Amino acid sequence: MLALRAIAAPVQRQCWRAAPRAAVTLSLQNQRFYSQDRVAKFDGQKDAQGRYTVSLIEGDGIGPEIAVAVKDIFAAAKTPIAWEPINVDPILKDGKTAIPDDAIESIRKNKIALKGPLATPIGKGHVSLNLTLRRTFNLFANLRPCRSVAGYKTPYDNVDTVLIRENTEGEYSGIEHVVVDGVVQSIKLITREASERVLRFAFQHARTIGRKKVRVVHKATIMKMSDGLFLTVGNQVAKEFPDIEFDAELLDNTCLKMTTDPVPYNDKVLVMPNLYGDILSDMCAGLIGGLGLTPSGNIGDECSIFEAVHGSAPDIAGKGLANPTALLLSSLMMLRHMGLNEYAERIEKATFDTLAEGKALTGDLGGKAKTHEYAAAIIEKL
Ligand SMILES: NC(=O)C1=CN([C@@H]2O[C@H](COP(=O)(O)OP(=O)(O)OC[C@H]3O[C@@H](n4cnc5c(N)ncnc54)[C@H](O)[C@@H]3O)[C@@H](O)[C@H]2O)C=CC1
Ligand SMILES: O=C(O)CCC(=O)C(=O)O
Ligand SMILES: [Mg+2]
Repeated sequence: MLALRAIAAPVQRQCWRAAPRAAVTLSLQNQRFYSQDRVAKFDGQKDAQGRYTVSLIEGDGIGPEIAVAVKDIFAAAKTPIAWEPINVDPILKDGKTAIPDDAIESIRKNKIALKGPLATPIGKGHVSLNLTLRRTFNLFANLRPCRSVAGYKTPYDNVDTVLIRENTEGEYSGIEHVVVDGVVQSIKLITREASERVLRFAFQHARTIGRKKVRVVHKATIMKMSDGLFLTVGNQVAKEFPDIEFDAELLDNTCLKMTTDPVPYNDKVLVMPNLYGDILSDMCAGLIGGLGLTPSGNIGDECSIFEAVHGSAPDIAGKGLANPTALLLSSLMMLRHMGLNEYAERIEKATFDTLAEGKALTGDLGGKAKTHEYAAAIIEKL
């Protein structure tokens, strides 16, 4: 069941940014906590001290700053995790962008990784390492939940969307070529196999979190064959889950309706091809206060990699301004995936209490705190 935890005091939400924090009655009654359920099988091994080893990719831009915050908070909470830092600077293998063998070995061994953002050059340059990691480990589902933060006022109070993005193909297949000078083609690859496994994951996840509806978001009106196949497979997989309602919606309409009123999406799991999920998940982040707040998990059968929805934020990198909440919530999804729920709950409560209190918010949320000051405020509440 989706964990909607009620905490004693009544809710009073702060007015949009400008309201004086002192006037806010703190309350988390309506805070929607992230699911306590595991998202897939995890069978990593503990070491002699009872710790799991997690591969850590700190990433580019703000990555190292937010990774330090997560490591400090985990250490303060005495979380039984040993970090194994890995380097994923791209190498070329058979002329293609690849992840160094050591890094692949680490993730295969540990079956789990936490990842900071990795920047991708525009135009010429290496293929996205984010996509390369997802393809290398066959991380077929990208789970991106997005929930309003109690005490942080936005135009909508009760956003609670769950979006699942196909993570290995679609518009991100990277198959592009020049037909003749001035004419290029980019292939949107959709296969029955990849569609089926992500759609099945969506139905299973809906069951796990207690949602009764799965909706495919698509443009099969235009991409009749590719999105058409995704939708057809959706209809077929739906027959295996008679307890879950299934329907479909055109992507443009979804954007309109979600930004007009996101609440009708709170009882659904949305599942869609790669690019749509990429864009829609940033849009959802905008509904709750921005990319500093939204976590994600790249889920595979053998291993999983957890990361924020956001990128390397070059505009604020190196200034101590980044909000580490998105990576922190991703790390809590990771802990739950590993069955370390009690640690996740403790850190999550300290995080949401800190956000609701509003004394140590980072700049993206209208505050003045540096990344480490916000992390220290969470640690104080642990
Ligand atoms: N999964 C990944 O590693 C991703 C990597 N990228 C890469 O990141 C680079 C930068 O991409 P952008 O388009 O600038 O998107 P971005 O997500 O890095 O930043 C967009 C905006 O959100 C803000 N922002 C993002 N995360 C924040 C945080 N934690 N705290 C406060 N503000 C935050 C940034 O300052 C910026 O104004 C590109 O090279 C892109 O390819 C982009 C998205 C995901
Ligand atoms: O790999 C990239 O550069 C961008 C990936 C991205 O936007 C995402 O995963 O949401
Ligand atoms: Mg994106």
